[in-house]
Amino acid sequence: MQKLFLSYQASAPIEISREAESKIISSPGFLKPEALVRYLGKMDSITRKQMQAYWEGKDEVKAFPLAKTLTLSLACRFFLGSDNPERIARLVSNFDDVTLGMHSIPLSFPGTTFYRANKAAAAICKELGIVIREKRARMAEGEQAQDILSHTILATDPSGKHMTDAEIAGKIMGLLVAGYSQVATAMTFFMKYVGQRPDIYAKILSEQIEVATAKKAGELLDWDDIQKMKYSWNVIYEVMRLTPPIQGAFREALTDFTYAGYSIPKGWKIYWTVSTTNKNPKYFPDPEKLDPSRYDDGKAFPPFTFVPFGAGPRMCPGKEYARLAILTFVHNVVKRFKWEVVFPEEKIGGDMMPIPEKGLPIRLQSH
Ligand code: HEM
Repeated sequence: MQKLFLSYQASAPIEISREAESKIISSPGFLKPEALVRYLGKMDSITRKQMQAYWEGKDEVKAFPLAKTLTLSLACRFFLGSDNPERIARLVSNFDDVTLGMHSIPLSFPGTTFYRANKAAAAICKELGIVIREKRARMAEGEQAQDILSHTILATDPSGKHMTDAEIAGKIMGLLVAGYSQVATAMTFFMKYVGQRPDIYAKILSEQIEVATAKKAGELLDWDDIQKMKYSWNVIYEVMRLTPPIQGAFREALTDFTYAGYSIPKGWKIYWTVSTTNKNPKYFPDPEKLDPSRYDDGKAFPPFTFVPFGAGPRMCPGKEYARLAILTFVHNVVKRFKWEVVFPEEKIGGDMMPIPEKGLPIRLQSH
């Protein structure tokens, strides 16, 4: 298979690979704003509980593993309808191996990343098999379909056939992989960049305090609160522009075409990259600078120039879910703490996914 790496600006016809996950999550409208409004209070309460359990009272924490535990807990709650902490802990390490394996050379023998990923995927599918059986039993007793898993169990193909447990486990695993690590990466790099920019931290804090003071004691975040977090979201946009949680995706050329002097034959796989697209100095002057004012007053960029969530018909369907999860995290962390990054020069590893090698230790100072 031939591959070419390009920015997204290529305007040639490109075919879209079929991914069942996106159909599953879009069909019952789980990730549409109307449905997400209902999740928000629960998202806030899970985030608060995790802050109390793992962050409060500590002088130093590692942001990356804690962000992963949080995002997997949210994904398990909303996709599987499960809150079991032991199950979540077992899944975290396996998901990390799967995510690494997705971006590795597909050589499967003991010792390779791909081999570890296959073993981890089998372990996750086994665990999900138990979750599916438990869910089927509860549904048989009358539990309403409230999460993506129950809707997937009920879904049928055009001939009326239901999916097997193994098929459901495979699809839910794809969704969990898509929905968990990218959100955790964005949260982690928010901690990294903002921990080194007290000026930006001060502005976020003032926005979040304004949201918090307008609420009664103990009241959970709602949709209107999220809409007020404009500056915080602009900062997240910059964080994802500088360190994209996903580096890019493949498309397939439907016809022969020429781009920047290269001839691309029909059938070639094209890898378009988020980072080169989002650092084009034509649209992002001084592209390495973290500058949230680029998005002031809702400034929109021309199509296909700012693509942290992709673009076109295969744009990430989890964008709004990610926005809620990340802003809920920002609200909770900024309201409680000021922080310092312990190793400002910490190496960022990971070929296709940015991974802080020490887990991004940060020093916390409670307000
Ligand atoms: C900060 C968080 C996230 C980022 C930066 C991100 C980014 C992306 C990008 C760049 C793509 C490729 C889009 C394209 O090919 O044009 C994508 C696809 C996808 N994302 Fe996300 N994503 C995030 C969160 C999520 C979440 C929370 C979910 C699920 C709940 C999700 C589910 C998916 C799925 C299923 C696809 C494949 C869509 C398709 O091919 O039709 N993502 N995402």
